[in-house]
Amino acid sequence: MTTEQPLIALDDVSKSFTLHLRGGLELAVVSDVSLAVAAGECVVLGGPSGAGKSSILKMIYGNYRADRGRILVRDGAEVVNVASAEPRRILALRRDVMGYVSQFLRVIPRVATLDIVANAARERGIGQQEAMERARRLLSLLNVPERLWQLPPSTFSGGEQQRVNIARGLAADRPVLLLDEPTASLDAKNRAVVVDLIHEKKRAGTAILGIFHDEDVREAVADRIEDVTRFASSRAA
Ligand SMILES: Nc1ncnc2c1ncn2[C@@H]1O[C@H](COP(=O)(O)OP(=O)(O)OP(=O)(O)O)[C@@H](O)[C@H]1O
Repeated sequence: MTTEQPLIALDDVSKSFTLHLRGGLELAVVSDVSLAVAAGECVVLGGPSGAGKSSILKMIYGNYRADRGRILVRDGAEVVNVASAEPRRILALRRDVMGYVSQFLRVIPRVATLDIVANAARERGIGQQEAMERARRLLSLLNVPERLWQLPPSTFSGGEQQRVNIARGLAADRPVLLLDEPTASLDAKNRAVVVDLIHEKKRAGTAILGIFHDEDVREAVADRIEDVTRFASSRAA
């Protein structure tokens, strides 16, 4: 598996923001980011707040546009450069290849929790029965009380919503997983569950790139920590 090409490869990627409300002021964030993540590997982005960790994940997912460089994501036999791909190609990558889990749950109102998680599995072609089984397993592992499963999560506590969000993000089997602080407001017990689930994904060959503020989680899941400060832009803002 290690001889294969990586599933994610960034090659000299740079990003700055132009602040139009501040007279076009340019805020340089990261320069020449080069890193790669192989199948079955979990690479963690480290560095202080504001270093550009989330911006890197958002560029890979196609939410932010890279100014320079290549963002290569492998889709089967094809390698797609997200930095220059058409929006339609990026949407197909999100459907088939890349999952993204942030710390916030955004869902369609009035859909029951169990269906939200099962529907996420169904998006990847998993049958209804198996999707429901996966949803039940993940929600119980993540200690979401069964009495809540038929309710929409809008009134759930912050931690409960985050656990539903993780269950939804992990329900499908996409080969690439981008995790943006998914454990931010979880207690130690649930953080440990997420660590186990990340190990399960790694064993299944998923390439994971993540940001974790909790040191215990970072240490438990990381094969490598990439300190983003080494990509700090030298240009002054
Ligand atoms: N959409 C945006 N418009 C303007 N500036 C932005 C935007 N997104 C991020 N930034 C700026 O880019 C810099 C890097 O932000 P980013 O969220 O990537 O950092 P981070 O390392 O993930 O921080 P944290 O650990 O606090 O989440 C910050 O100075 C931030 O203000």
